[in-house]
Amino acid sequence: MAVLLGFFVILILITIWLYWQQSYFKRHNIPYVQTNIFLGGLSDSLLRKCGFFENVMRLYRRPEVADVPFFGFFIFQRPALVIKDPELIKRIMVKDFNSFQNRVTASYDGDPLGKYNLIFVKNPLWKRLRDKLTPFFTSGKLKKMFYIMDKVSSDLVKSVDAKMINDKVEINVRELIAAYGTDVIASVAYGLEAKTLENPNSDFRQVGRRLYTFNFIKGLGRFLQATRPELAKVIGYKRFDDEVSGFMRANINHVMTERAKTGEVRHDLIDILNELKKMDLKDNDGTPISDDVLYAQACVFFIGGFETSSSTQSFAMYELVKHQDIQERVRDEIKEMLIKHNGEITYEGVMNDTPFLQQVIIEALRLYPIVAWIDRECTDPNGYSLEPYSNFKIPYKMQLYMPAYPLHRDEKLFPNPTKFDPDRFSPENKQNMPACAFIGFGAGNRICIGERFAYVQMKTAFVKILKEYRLEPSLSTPSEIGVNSNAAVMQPDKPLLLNFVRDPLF
Ligand code: HEM
Repeated sequence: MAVLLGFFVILILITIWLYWQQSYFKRHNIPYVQTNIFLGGLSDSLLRKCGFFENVMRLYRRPEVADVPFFGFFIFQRPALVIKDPELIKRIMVKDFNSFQNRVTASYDGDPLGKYNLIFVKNPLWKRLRDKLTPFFTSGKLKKMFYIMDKVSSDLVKSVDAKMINDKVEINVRELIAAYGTDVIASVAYGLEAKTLENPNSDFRQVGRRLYTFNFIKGLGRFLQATRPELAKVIGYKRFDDEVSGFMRANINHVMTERAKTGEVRHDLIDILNELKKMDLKDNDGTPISDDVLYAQACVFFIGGFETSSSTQSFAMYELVKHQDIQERVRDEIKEMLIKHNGEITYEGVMNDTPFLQQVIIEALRLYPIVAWIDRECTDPNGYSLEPYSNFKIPYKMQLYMPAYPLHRDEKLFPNPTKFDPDRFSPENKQNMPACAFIGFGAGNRICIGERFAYVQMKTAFVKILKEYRLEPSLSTPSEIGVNSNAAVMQPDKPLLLNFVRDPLF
């Protein structure tokens, strides 16, 4: 009897706590969406009623928060905010960065390549690493690496040519561009030849696939790592499992040791890692850290640079197939650029003389942003005042979400939002776009470090491909595509099969 009574008392206390917790936003006079009392606002994707991107879209489009600059929701029982107003997004990501220095997403000691990579790592260690890695991404450095991208994109064209029958071939562009991306990363970042364009099952490609294939348990782990990292630790989820960690450690260590032995300087990532090795790097709690902090930076290319560029480029190619007039404009621009540069494909030509191609890529990223939202946590121990929007003070550690996917498809910010229209990003039209309405690469001090790198990689491949081929629909090209409902990052729900038709510009 006493046990039963105790059980009921606990049940009543939990219920009271749940209701008290659920009244958080009401008590603070903040607009909010009422969601599943146990799972919170992401219950639809957790219960597999829809994909994660769709879940974020549904939250954003709830009628009760239609015209508000921000609103509250719950992740399980933890209150969090979605920021809708681009001006407020700018304040949080750019102007008042000091109050929001970290992402929510984090890992723990048992997953060191996850914990210490630039994407997950917390300030102040983040700042030391970012300062050290930034020189790798300057135009000067990228210009020096251009010959590698040029070579790998020539391999890409060769691999397409080898498959042609009667000047035509149907290709799954995601696979093709993923192979290209893998070979670029292996070569530019690690000084290794992965040869994925020759062998689609190269070791590096298998690592890439492993990092982006999720079963239920891995998907849940990834979800928790991004929303409640302390729970991901409880279930032992690692962003880099032991096999992938072992592969990365062995390869990077081998190249670093060889480089140190020969004293060769290539101004690449390996040189930067060797410099980092000499620094007295400490964890944020002052404890010394192992060489894993170096390997973690090398891994950044895989989790930050690989799927992102492959996805964006494949979606852009798909849109060019659907919009042949836009493809013609891009091909004309490439032709002009090549004439200006005496038929040579140069860094300057690719980066400075193909502005419309750049608009095409940005517009693809608007429609298909790589992440559904971008996260930050409040790092100001005194909280952050939301005046004049509200008299609410964001408490220390509260989680904030900048909803890239719904924002990019918001009619008020991008009229006729589902239309693929690269002219939205022409210099004239861009002036009228609110800052932070487009956040495809993020914004502020933690903006994507690899943005320029990604443009060189994608644009070089585009120039090489469109110089030789026209992209056309095949019988299997999907007429519409949506977001793969199992994916945590943007992936199409159908294979992107397109025809490459030989049609050289010269
Ligand atoms: C089309 C390609 C890419 C897209 C769409 C993309 C997108 C993003 C986004 C949305 C963020 C979050 C920014 C924020 O929180 O404000 C980010 C961060 C990051 N990206 Fe990229 N990215 C791309 C390519 C790359 C490449 C090639 C690298 C190369 C290593 C890279 C490395 C990173 C890193 C390290 C961060 C974390 C930066 C920090 O916290 O300091 N990304 N990226």
